[in-house]
Amino acid sequence: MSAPVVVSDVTKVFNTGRPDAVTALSQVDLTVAAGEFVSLIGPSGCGKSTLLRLVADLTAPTSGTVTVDGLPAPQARAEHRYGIAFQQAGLFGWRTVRRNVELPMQLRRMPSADRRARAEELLDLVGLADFAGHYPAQLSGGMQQRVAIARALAVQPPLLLMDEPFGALDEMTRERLQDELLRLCADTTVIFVTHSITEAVYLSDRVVVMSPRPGRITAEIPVSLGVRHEVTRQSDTFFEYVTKVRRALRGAPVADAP
Ligand SMILES: Nc1ncnc2c1ncn2[C@@H]1O[C@H](COP(=O)(O)OP(=O)(O)OP(=O)(O)O)[C@@H](O)[C@H]1O
Repeated sequence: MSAPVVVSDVTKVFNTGRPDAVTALSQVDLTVAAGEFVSLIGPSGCGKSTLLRLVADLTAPTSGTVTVDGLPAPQARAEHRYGIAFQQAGLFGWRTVRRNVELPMQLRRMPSADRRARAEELLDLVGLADFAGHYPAQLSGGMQQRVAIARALAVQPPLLLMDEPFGALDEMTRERLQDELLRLCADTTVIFVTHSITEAVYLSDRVVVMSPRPGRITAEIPVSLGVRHEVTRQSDTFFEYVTKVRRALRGAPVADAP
């Protein structure tokens, strides 16, 4: 099950009417199809996180609308249609790693034996099986991020929102988790914020390029690389897409797909 997202003519102004007002997003339209994997990429401050937070209903648009699975974002949020993994891991310090991963399952009233088994499976997947009984403060930043990823995947949400979830990871772990993410999210709608061009190309069905002040979408690059595996990262077509995204980030017009 996956949920489409429609962002329609959205403008977001912070501190409206004050001298420090910031137009973070201006007239943004973005449609993400059910099951599509879309990455947002752009220079720091272009509004990627703001766009993701609007979809997550963590902030409201100044004008325009956001729907998830046809529902206004606040209603979709109330119905727990999201899985969220943001850059700051957002773990609960008083809960063990396992109990953090179990939380979304608990909210859905999953029986405790099932949620414990699922949490262990996910912690194994992110390489933290031995840390289930630890508290977040006892883990490194990258380990905390992996717990947040396991938690986001716990209930196979129809929509997964990820804001630089792999930012603090070493390259090998990062590549392994990219592959796992694709495997686990084959049928999930994903909106993924990253600063890495190669990561965006490897993961996405479409890369959305943004420009700053005010944040706008300046290019959308569909990526067709088929099923990803190790050789994909070394293929000529992969590098052609990387070049294309890099050019779009520099403001060059986007030509047809390679
Ligand atoms: N709560 C807030 N109050 C005021 N301004 C904000 C707030 N959140 C974001 N902004 C401003 O909105 C703009 C977009 O910020 P946002 O965090 O969305 O950018 P970003 O593209 O995600 O950046 P980065 O890549 O550095 O994470 C920035 O100019 C930022 O200063």
